[in-house]
Amino acid sequence: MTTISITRPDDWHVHLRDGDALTTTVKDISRYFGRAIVMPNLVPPVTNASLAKEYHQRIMAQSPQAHFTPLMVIYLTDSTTVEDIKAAKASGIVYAAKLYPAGATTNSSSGVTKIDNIYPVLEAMQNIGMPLLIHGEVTTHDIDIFDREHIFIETILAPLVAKFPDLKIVLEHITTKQAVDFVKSAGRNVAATITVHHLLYNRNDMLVGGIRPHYFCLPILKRNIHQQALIEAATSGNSKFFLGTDSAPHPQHAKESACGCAGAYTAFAAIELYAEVFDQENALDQLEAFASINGPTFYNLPVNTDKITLSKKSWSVPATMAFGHNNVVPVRASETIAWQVI
Ligand SMILES: NC(=O)N[C@@H](CC(=O)O)C(=O)O
Ligand SMILES: [Zn+2]
Ligand SMILES: [Zn+2]
Repeated sequence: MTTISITRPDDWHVHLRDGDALTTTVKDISRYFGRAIVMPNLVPPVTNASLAKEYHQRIMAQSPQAHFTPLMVIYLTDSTTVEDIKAAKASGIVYAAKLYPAGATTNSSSGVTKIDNIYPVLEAMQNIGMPLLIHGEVTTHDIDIFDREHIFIETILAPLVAKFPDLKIVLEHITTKQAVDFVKSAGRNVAATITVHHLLYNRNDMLVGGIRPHYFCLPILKRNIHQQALIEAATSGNSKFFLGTDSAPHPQHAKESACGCAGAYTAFAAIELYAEVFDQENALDQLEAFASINGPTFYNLPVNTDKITLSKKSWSVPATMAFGHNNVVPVRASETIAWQVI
């Protein structure tokens, strides 16, 4: 039986939700992850340091494992101020600010309507070294859903990087070859997270033989040439790419619906699924850099000092899992996962 030990990993993009859903999400994310960047797209969104502190307390009230620290994020709106950024930095619990183009994804209606509206805020973030996390998709109706990421890169991100050359930027949950190429060619201040579902699946998995709503997430799964580019980037050892699950649970009824929500639940077995991808690529020796080293290095945080061990031993994923007073259908429901954390 194959086993590997790696430095304790961190998740640089996760949705823990709120209320009784926290019972499930905090237990799952803290099982072996050391830290997690916690997305602020609650209803209402986490737009300032005091809301982030309250959310942090609700997470900690779930008694996560002692090795776990949630890293909070504030949600940028058209009315975020420079003072909000300074207060976030001073809070000691906020590590980044998130740009959701208004209407781009789940709970993004309070997002930024025009990037120029937040230039003073971005200037302040650049000065204090606070990373800007971006959901990188344009939102206008005329742009095809499969083109929304690469058109965002051309029309919004490239000019933004040129205007704020020292701003730390994480292009979140990248899904295209164009995103991989852009991040590779940009300066050291530009990095990207990659989800495990975008490494494991492409749009055929979602659409061939019937529509599978549990594979629907944003940015949407692309064709397999993009999947291959993501696999190559994640397993290459390039320090610009790191682990961000974008684990985004929704109740089963909200996914299996005439208008189903976007998001896939992976946090219950994230490193196990990433290990499958790296194993298939004969790149298990690169898993630690991607999962445990590149993220903290980009965020200027120390690398975790302890280790976790994975064993190549198949196990069965249940059809559903409890999610507050609802159920969630996880990725790989009723199928098997080849690795487990021991
Ligand atoms: N990724 C998703 O499909 N959904 C996320 C939002 C996001 O990260 O864009 C969610 O909050 O449900
Ligand atoms: Zn997003
Ligand atoms: Zn997300």
